[in-house]
Amino acid sequence: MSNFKWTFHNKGGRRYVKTNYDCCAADGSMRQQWKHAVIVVCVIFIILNISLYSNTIAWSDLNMNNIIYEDSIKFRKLLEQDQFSEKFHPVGTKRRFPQCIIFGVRKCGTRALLEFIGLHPQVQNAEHEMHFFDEDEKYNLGLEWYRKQMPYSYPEQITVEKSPRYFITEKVPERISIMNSTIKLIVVLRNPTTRVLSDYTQVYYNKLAKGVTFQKIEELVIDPYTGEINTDYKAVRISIYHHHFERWLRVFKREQILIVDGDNLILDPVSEIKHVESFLGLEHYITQDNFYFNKTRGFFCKKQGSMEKCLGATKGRPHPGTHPSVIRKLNKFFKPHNEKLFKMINRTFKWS
Ligand SMILES: Nc1ncnc2c1ncn2[C@@H]1O[C@H](COP(=O)(O)OS(=O)(=O)O)[C@@H](OP(=O)(O)O)[C@H]1O
Repeated sequence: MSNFKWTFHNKGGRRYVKTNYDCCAADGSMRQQWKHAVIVVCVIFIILNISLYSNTIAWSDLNMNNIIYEDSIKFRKLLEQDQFSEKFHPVGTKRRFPQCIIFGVRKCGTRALLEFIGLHPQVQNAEHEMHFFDEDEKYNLGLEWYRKQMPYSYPEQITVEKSPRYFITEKVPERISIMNSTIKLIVVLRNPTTRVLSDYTQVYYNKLAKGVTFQKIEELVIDPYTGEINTDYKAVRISIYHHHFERWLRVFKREQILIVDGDNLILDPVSEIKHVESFLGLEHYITQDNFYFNKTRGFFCKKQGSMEKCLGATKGRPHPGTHPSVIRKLNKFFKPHNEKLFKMINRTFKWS
């Protein structure tokens, strides 16, 4: 280094700076140092790239659950960017097909169930409803596409996805069975009359947000000509549970399907979650400490360490007032259908 010199000289009226770098080759020491530095930088660069591409960088401080439930919007966005998450995910995790699907029923508490079971460290939830088996455009993308929509999970974890419309869509049981005929399935059922009111409420608020006036529930539920229940109203048809359930039992064994009591899930989430843990073969982990009752919302919300989270504002909205005679008619209408379901599933509910 001591041989290194700066020299200034003029050429054509301009000042130039020159070093005696070349002359250092005379003893070779300077060039050797540069060479070593370049080689070291190249080696580090290559190792770094190999590590990134083979996902061997240990993000040991990033616990998988923290990533999924991390409330930081910035980080969530990064995770959602396929490119990013394909390269950066915790060591030993992969995207796997769901081993459990919550297949319905709409407005029976499917989101609450998914969020609550997701508190278990051995469960990874698909954040969004996939609608893979009920939407032909998605189904035609193939099973590999579906797998790639799943969250990263460790080998001992169970991936769960929920799409309530699976329950009522004809082709779905068969399609799921083609993927995995021994898959575990969960369905949440709620008093069918309450479900109709909840279904109506959802559409009512959607229309309200768009500034569209919506028919009164009585006008939809009651056939104006006969005065009887209008079975053309979709919300009513969905609540005739045995019609849909029958299709599932044609494809899957009864033992493969766990029925969660959606009414009890509201009142006592821990007891319902315990059934789910047993069904999935998981240790009992979720306790009363994972919940607190939010008086403003009128529902239980989840708690994990310092994180407290209620379901979104679209869950648990007050239902528009309905004339008691309509409720009575709905209860009467569903009674024989409920009886058929109870026989079919070998279980009863106090629904009317
Ligand atoms: N803990 C908690 N917090 C809020 N809401 C709860 C909870 N547990 C169950 N529920 C009930 O879930 C109902 C919505 O059901 P889904 O999640 O299946 O609806 S959806 O089909 O996904 O739109 C929703 O129905 P509505 O009350 O009619 O909004 C709730 O009653």
